[in-house]
Amino acid sequence: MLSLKISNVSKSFINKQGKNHVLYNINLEIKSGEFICLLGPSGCGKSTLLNIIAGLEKPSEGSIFLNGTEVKEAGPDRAVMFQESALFPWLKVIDNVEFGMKMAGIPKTVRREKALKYLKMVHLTRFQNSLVHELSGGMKQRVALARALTLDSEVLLMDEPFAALDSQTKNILLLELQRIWLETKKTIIFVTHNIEEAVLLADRIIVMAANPGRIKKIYNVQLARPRQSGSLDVAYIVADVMRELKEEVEKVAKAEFDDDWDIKKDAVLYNADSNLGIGL
Ligand SMILES: Nc1ncnc2c1ncn2[C@@H]1O[C@H](COP(=O)(O)OP(=O)(O)OP(=O)(O)O)[C@@H](O)[C@H]1O
Repeated sequence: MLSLKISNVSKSFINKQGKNHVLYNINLEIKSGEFICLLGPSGCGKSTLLNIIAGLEKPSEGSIFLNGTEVKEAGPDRAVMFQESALFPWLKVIDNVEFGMKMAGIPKTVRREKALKYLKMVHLTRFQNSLVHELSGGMKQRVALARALTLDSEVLLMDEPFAALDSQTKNILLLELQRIWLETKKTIIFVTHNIEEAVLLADRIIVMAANPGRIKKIYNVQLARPRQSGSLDVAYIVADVMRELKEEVEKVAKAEFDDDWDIKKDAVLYNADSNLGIGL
């Protein structure tokens, strides 16, 4: 059984204006097999927290404990997937999926078998010999997901992996990810500023507030899966979270725009795809 504990984590960066307190005293225990969404407006430190869990950034204070051991660096027990697929465009799909395993010295036959298993899981077997530049954005993210899955890590860390996709492709991948999570029983931490995305995916939504980034509220989402974008039960919870976040979203919008900019009543909140903090 996996245990992942975020203990008193704070993070600040030094910039020209002085110290930028990005995260303040984050505490969270994540259960084995849980689907966690980190939700919050732009700049509240979601990516920074994910990078600290990944071991790509160091906390200024506090620690991450994975199965009782303090995380000091990146490791194969935590696969990471970013907004951009970061695939090698000159390699075939199958070679991209095998790349991490090749670096880890896994023999050819074993890695081929595993690569094919996960390409099947993301429904891309037919494209195994295609070059990455021939694929659409959604297909690239599925290749990146297959590559991340080959690591067999207990934890999968995902930083807005579908944010750059059109909404139809995104909806398909949101369904696919729910299926893959149910099949693989991984512990997933998924960063998003999109409320509906969080409601569709999460067991628990960790709502973060900005300046400094901190946990504002935790929602348990107990809807049955698969959850469908636009369905009534999902929309109900989305509206509830939106009400909760109204103040936060407006605070960020005010900080990011000139003083003469006027927030039209509720315009920030009730946009069609329930995004927070971008496209304002
Ligand atoms: N390496 C870094 N050096 C200096 N400042 C940084 C660094 N990484 C992040 N920051 C700052 O930390 C703050 C939080 O950034 P972060 O990317 O974690 O937020 P976020 O909630 O993921 O936002 P977004 O949704 O816009 O990606 C921002 O003010 C950012 O400028």
